[in-house]
Amino acid sequence: MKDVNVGICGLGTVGGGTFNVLTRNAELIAGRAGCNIRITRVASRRHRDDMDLGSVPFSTEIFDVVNDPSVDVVVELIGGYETAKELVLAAIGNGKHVVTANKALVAVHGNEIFEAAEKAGVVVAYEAAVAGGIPVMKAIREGMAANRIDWIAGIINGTGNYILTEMRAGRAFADVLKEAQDLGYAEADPTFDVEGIDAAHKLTILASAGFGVPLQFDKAFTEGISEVTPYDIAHAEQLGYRIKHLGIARRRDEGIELRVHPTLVPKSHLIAQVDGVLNAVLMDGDAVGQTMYYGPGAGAEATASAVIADIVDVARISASTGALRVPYLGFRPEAMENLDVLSMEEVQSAYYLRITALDRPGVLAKIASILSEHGINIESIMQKESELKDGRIPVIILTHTVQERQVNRAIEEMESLSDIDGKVVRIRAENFN
Ligand SMILES: NC(=O)C1=CN([C@@H]2O[C@H](COP(=O)(O)OP(=O)(O)OC[C@H]3O[C@@H](n4cnc5c(N)ncnc54)[C@H](O)[C@@H]3O)[C@@H](O)[C@H]2O)C=CC1
Ligand SMILES: N[C@@H](CC=O)C(=O)O
Ligand code: NA
Repeated sequence: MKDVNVGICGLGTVGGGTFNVLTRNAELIAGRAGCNIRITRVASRRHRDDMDLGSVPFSTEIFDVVNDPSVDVVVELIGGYETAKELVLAAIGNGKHVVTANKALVAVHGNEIFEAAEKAGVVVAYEAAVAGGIPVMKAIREGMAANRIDWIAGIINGTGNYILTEMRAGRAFADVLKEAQDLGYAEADPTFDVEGIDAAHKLTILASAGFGVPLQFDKAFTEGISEVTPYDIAHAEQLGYRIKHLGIARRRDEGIELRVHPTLVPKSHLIAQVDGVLNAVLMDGDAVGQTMYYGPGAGAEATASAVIADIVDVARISASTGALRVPYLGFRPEAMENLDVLSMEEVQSAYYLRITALDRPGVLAKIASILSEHGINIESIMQKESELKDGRIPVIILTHTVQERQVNRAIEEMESLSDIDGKVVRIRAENFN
């Protein structure tokens, strides 16, 4: 059996998991790949005392891996934008295949990297970059090839979902974030997780592969979970909804919606049951209907599972013809469309609104009249008499689906009323129709 030599750059959570699983399951993996996958180099800033690398040479210089002529596949697991880009382009320049788990890299520099790889006749594989261990890129690029995909919605950040799940059980945001960091789920800079940047990276990639549009991370709307309060989590539950942090991409005639934000989802929907570090991606294809992909979105060996699946794909190619099997974003470059990303004002959604009203006669009527003037139908309304405090009373409204522009104008008007105190809290809601 032929040998395919792999060099790992970055021996952190995912690098360590990849080394361990590749070593532990070497024989089984070789049986599937049809070649021996050998780790012949590892480079990372620091040696890990908790790992035994056996006879595999270790260095602190990642470019040693890229410049080693015996390495066939460079596995980029350092994270970040610029050095990772330099490393991957250098590997491509040296005729090596690349496997990466780096969604920031793919979402921001993917168009350039894929073009370089295409020219060089090598493969850049990135299954682990989206929804960790779930083989969702394989599903979307290969399994969904027959379909026009109309929308994709997913819980695509494990850390954020872990935090929201534990907050529902009464735990404090900061404690849970610390735990997610200790478990190796969070990004090096955890604001990427809590402010939705990481989810926006992944959504950008999913939308491109789903709709056949170039990667355009800079146009994604990004709102994280840092403003979600236990109060709104509890009240959404009372309305029959759960707050999840979703990435939503929808193809419309006018363009595409590309947005990441906390979202109310019906408690009865499967996606509402996805808790902890688990991720789920739901997509709607015109032929198959709705399908959902579920599993661990982060963690050492769960992510390594996706990294190694890519190594196996690439090794099969490396060991035989060198032909590229699947286009990078599922579509041939000449078949990609330049659909515009719509502004948030043009997005269509339902809304949960929490208004702090002064306890005066006629306030509810004024709120209802503003909503009606802006063409917003109310699905349900709750006035929390039991929470009347200092003459203020919370009013919680769930609307039907409307254009975000209408809701923005209605909120502006409500906030200008002397009967309304402070800002109106707004969380988008989805029923997946
Ligand atoms: N942790 C997880 O569950 C998941 C992580 N990812 C992605 O995988 C990649 C790696 O993530 P983790 O393993 O969690 O990060 P990590 O921080 O645990 O590991 C990165 C390793 O690379 C090394 N490194 C970084 N820059 C370097 C440089 N210039 N030279 C030498 N060594 C360098 C660091 O010292 C560290 O050991 C990131 O792109 C991340 O977004 C993707 C899916 C899940
Ligand atoms: N920090 C990310 C890791 C996987 O992509 C997450 O929490 O989902
Ligand atoms: Na994946």
